[in-house]
Amino acid sequence: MKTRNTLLAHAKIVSATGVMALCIGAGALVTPLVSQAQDFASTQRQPIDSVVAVVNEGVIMRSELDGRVAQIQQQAQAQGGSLPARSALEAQVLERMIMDEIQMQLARRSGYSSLMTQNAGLPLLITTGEPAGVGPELVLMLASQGNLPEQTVAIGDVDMLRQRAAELALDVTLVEARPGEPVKASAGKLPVWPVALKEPAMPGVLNPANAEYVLATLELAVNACMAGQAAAIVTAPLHKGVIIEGGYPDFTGHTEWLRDACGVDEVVMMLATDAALHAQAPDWQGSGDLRVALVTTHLPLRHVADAITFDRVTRISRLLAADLKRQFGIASPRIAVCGLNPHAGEDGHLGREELDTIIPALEALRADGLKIEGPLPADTLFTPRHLAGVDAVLAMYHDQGLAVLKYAGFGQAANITLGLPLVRTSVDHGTALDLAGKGVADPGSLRIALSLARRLATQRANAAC
Ligand SMILES: NC(=O)C1=CN([C@@H]2O[C@H](COP(=O)(O)OP(=O)(O)OC[C@H]3O[C@@H](n4cnc5c(N)ncnc54)[C@H](O)[C@@H]3O)[C@@H](O)[C@H]2O)C=CC1
Ligand SMILES: NCC(=O)COP(=O)(O)O
Repeated sequence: MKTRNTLLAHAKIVSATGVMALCIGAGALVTPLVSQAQDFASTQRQPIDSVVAVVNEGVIMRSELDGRVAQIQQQAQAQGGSLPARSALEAQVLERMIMDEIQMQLARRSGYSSLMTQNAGLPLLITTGEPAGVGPELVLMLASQGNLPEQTVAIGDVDMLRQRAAELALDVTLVEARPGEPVKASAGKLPVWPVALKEPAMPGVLNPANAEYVLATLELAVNACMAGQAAAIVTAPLHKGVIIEGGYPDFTGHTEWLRDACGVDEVVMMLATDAALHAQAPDWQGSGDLRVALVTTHLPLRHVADAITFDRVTRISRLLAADLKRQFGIASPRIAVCGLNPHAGEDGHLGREELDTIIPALEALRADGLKIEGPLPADTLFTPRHLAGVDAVLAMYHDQGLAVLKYAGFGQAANITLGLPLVRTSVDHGTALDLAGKGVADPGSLRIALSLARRLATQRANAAC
């Protein structure tokens, strides 16, 4: 599969009406289009628009580039940030647009060619999560709208799902199935692998007795994936507190539970909004692509600083770089790393973690060839100039990274666990107990998580071929 670097290696620079245009693997295609624009100019006719880059079978128009540059300038102005000179900014933005176009083309190709990949025919599993939360109804909503991929199976209590569908007047027929049996979801039809609740569930009312049930749905999904009976797992939200109260005091979330269930030493939590995903969500209103990974996940804030060690920063960074390559096809990912303290520690005056731990860790990573920048002050790292060309941001703790990510695209982002031997994606939100049972929660993130899971499973299968 072609990746960022192999594609960019074929980049050719041409001059098109004073704008740098990159043509990727399609030099022959660009010439007539550019000269057509120049012909227009030479005969005094005003071109309505012009092509600034040809990306395989796609093109990027001058108006699109101008629009994106204007958007970034507006954002920078609103945030009081500075930007490089217009020509440098255009070049950066154009490269980013080319990468987005390549990703979308790859995603489209992966989608279309999925029948030819190893996981063709294998279902995507959705664990329906906390039965008192919004997870069950979001799955039912997508099923009733016909917005689930064909080979999708939900895992959960069939009576609870049936009752929730009836309460919300969602027209869905549940079809019980077993691992290994062929399944076909369609508008109004949802295959389910059954797992029985311990006690009846009421929307909005947590019951620790059902903690075991929630974990049983996960266990079934992991076993099926590991046995080659499923392509990927997509998790609806669970409630960490009620799992802990239900007898699992060390439980910190799906991410670490999956790490242990799969027998790996380390995983990384990354949330992403992504151009290729936005293409599948026509109502996308967010402000741009962003991938944010975390050095620490669900820790009380007072424990965070102690958890930022040289070993942890280097292990998480290496795993992030490796999985951006393996799962996202980015050959040489660029990672920007946040500092922990205000102003990245202000040379040690506002905390020593940068000097003592993060800087030495990043130097070691750079010496190993990783493209890694920082530590940068976290408040300004998330601005267009610093994000340009960055493939992922590594934040030191949960709210440092996820507050920004959710501001950029809540409801249109997905959570991905990196470092697992299987593909796992999830929604960008929690159990939303305040909305449960009302049928008003937004299923956007679940759609994104499903699309991404299929894409990642295909990418992995293709990479393994
Ligand atoms: N993937 C997972 O399993 C996740 C689980 N959680 C867990 O969920 C529980 C509740 O966490 P909170 O921090 O309260 O976050 P939350 O995401 O459940 O709720 C925060 C706010 O977002 C709103 N919201 C959430 N999902 C929405 C949707 N689909 N459509 C519209 N509005 C939505 C809620 O109504 C609420 O106002 C906790 O136990 C937390 O650990 C949180 C995030 C992810
Ligand atoms: N804030 C993200 C979150 O809570 C998801 O955690 P996990 O259950 O996916 O580990």
